[in-house]
Amino acid sequence: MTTLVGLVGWRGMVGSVLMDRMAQERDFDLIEPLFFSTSNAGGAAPSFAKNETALQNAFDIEQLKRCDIVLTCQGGDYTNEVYPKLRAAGWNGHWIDAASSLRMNENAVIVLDPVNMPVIKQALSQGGKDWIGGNCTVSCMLMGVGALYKAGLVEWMSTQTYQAASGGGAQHMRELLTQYGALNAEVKSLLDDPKSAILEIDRKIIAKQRGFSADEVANFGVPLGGSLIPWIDKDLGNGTSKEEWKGMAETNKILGQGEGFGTAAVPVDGFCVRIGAMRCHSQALTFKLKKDVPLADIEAMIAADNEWVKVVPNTREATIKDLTPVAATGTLTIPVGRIRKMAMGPEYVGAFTVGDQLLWGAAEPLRRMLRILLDR
Ligand SMILES: NC(=O)C1=CN([C@@H]2O[C@H](COP(=O)(O)OP(=O)(O)OC[C@H]3O[C@@H](n4cnc5c(N)ncnc54)[C@H](OP(=O)(O)O)[C@@H]3O)[C@@H](O)[C@H]2O)C=CC1
Ligand SMILES: N[C@@H](CC(=O)OP(=O)(O)O)C(=O)O
Repeated sequence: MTTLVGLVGWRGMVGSVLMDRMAQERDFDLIEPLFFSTSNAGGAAPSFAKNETALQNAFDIEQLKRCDIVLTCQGGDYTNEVYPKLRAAGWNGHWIDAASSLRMNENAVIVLDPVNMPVIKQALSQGGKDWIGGNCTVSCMLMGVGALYKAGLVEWMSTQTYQAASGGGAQHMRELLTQYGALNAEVKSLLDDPKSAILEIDRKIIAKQRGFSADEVANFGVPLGGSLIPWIDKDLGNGTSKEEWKGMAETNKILGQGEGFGTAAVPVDGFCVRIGAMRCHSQALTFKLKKDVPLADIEAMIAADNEWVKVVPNTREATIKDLTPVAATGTLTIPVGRIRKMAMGPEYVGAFTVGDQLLWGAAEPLRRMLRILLDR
């Protein structure tokens, strides 16, 4: 019998990327999709639908209970409302989720199979049913440098992130571009005149940024175009942002180590910064390794770890061509470059990595978890 897969959040930004990837990989050939909506129950399901062509109400527990697997990209509020009711109603299916709500639950696995297939298999053998996508920054980082963790080489890691507007959602991307447009318009005539004074342009730009209306900064709260925001997600009240906290908590949980696994966690810490990129998160990493490993060996380990990682030679030419959000956007490739020993000593290694936060950072690990369940 074909597996009935409930799809929730399929028309959102993450969901749309997921639908594209499922179509590319012909995942729909293997399932009977049942499309849900929080806003348009009874409307027409998208063209991927087969026998079930009407949208179901995403809050209808009876309809959700029919599904062998529910895959949701609808967001944390939806998960918090529906998941407990569905389980309380006796549903024993597989729940695959992009939202962070359930990530740290004891029974939930953070899925990133090229990195933690053993953890996924172990949970499957023990009857695991909750499969949650990781934080985009953490997933992209581990796709790039997971090899060093798998080899047990990392004593600690510090990460400084450069996170794209898309991490906040579609409205944040629109706001960024609107701000860029408003800034350009402010100085257009001066830009068109090659003899105009650059400091006059600069003065007008900062005045415009500081004078943005509440509407112009409705999503980020402050200007992002032509600036940056060194705080992402909630304030934990201890000097750390929630995004920064996820770095250590999720990295260790994905790898099946640390709290809950009875082993020591690898310390991971740093600063998470929003920048004016569209949908690729970048990060500068500093590792303290447990021993001095030759650079060539480190590069070889990283390159051999999975089929998506690509080591970029540490030259100016290769770096500016291949190690940028513009190069990585819309691809599954995870470039890792700037790999070098740091001045602090031979065990200190630096690297820089970039990843499309809607692909490896969100949709792709979920799609692959669906395939793991279907292929069993
Ligand atoms: N954005 C990101 O980078 C990441 C997001 N996530 C998780 O995924 C969740 C969803 O994120 P994201 O895809 O950005 O959210 P979106 O806001 O793009 O979509 C969420 C839902 O909003 C509804 N919606 C209302 N208006 C529109 C519209 N004009 N176009 C499309 N959908 C609309 C849809 O529900 P309906 O069809 O029922 O009306 C849709 O499923 C997040 O809450 C988060 O938990 C995880 C990792 C990264
Ligand atoms: N917080 C991330 C995006 C995201 O959705 O993260 P999480 O899945 O951990 O809530 C960002 O803003 O870039």
